[in-house]
Amino acid sequence: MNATENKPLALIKYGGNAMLNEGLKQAVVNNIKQLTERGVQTVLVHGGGPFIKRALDMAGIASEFIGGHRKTTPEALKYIEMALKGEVNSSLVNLLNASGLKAVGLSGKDGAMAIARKRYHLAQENGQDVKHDLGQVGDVESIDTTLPRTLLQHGFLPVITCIASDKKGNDYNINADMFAGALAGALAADDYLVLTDVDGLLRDLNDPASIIRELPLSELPSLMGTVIKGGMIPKLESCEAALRGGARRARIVNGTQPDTIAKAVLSSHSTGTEICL
Ligand SMILES: Nc1ncnc2c1ncn2[C@@H]1O[C@H](COP(=O)(O)OP(=O)(O)O)[C@@H](O)[C@H]1O
Ligand SMILES: CC(=O)N[C@@H](CCC(=O)OP(=O)(O)O)C(=O)O
Repeated sequence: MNATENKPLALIKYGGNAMLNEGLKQAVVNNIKQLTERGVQTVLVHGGGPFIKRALDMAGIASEFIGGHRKTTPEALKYIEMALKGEVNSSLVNLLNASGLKAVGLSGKDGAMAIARKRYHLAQENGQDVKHDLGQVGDVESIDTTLPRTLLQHGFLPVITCIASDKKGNDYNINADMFAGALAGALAADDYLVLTDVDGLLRDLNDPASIIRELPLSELPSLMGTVIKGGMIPKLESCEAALRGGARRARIVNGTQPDTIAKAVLSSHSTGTEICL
C-alpha cells in the first residue's frame, strides 16, 4: 500500500502510438475509470511521439533520434510542448472528464513537480568515447510529489506530460517512459504499468510465445542491446528507475488490449512482463 493514503496507487504510462486509434483511446479511458471507481488512485503519464512528429513536420523541422531520444533544438521544443500540452494532454483530459472523472492536465513544470537536467548521449564509436549533445533533452533529476498527491487526495486524476525545467527555468523534453518511471518511484506506486504495442518483452520479436514473464533486474544488463532493443530500452530503464525509486511492482503490458489494464491492477492478473528487484 502507498504510504500516505490507504488507497493503492497506480501509475500508467500511455504512449503516443496507442493513441492514434480513437476506440483504443476510449477503452484506455474506460479502464482508468474502472480503476478509480474501485478505489485505486490513478496517475496517467503520457508521451505523444506521432503528434510531435506531425507538429515538427508542419513547422518544417526535421526529427533525429539518438539513442532513443529526439534531438531537440530550442525552436523544436516550442512545437513539442504545444503538441504534448496543447493537443495530447488536452484531448486526454477531455475524454477522461467526459467519462465522469476529474482530470487535471499538467507537465513536470507544474508545482515544480519534476526538476530536469540536461542529458548527453554517451556512445562508443571506433573505440572512442563520444558525447553527443542532444540539445534540450533532459533527464529527471528530482521529483516533488506534493502536487500530484494533493490532487489525488481531493479526488482529481493527474494527467502529466513529460516536459520539465531545470532550476534556472530552462525547459527540457524528457522521454515519456523515463519521466513516468521516475514519477512512479517517487510516488512509491503500488503498480507501475508501461503500455506498449506488444505483449511484453519477447526473447524473439517474431515469436509472441517467447514472452519473458518475469525479469529480475540482475538479468537486465545481459539482455540490453541483444534482446532489449529500440523502444524497449527506455521502457526497461524506466521500470528499473521505478523499482529502485520505491515502486512496488513494474510491468510492461499490451496497451492495444486495454482491458488488461484494470484486470492487471485489480486482480493481480498475470500479464505482460513483470520486472522484479
Ligand atoms: N525484446 C523485445 N520485445 C518486445 N519488443 C521489442 C523488443 N525489442 C525491441 N522491441 C520493440 O519495441 C517496440 C515498443 O517500443 P515503442 O515503439 O517505443 O513503443 P510505444 O510507442 O508503445 O512507446 C515494440 O513494438 C518492438 O518493436
Ligand atoms: C527526448 C524524447 O525523445 N522525448 C520524447 C517525448 C515524447 C514521448 O516519449 O512519447 P511516446 O511515449 O509516445 O514515445 C519525444 O520527443 O518523442
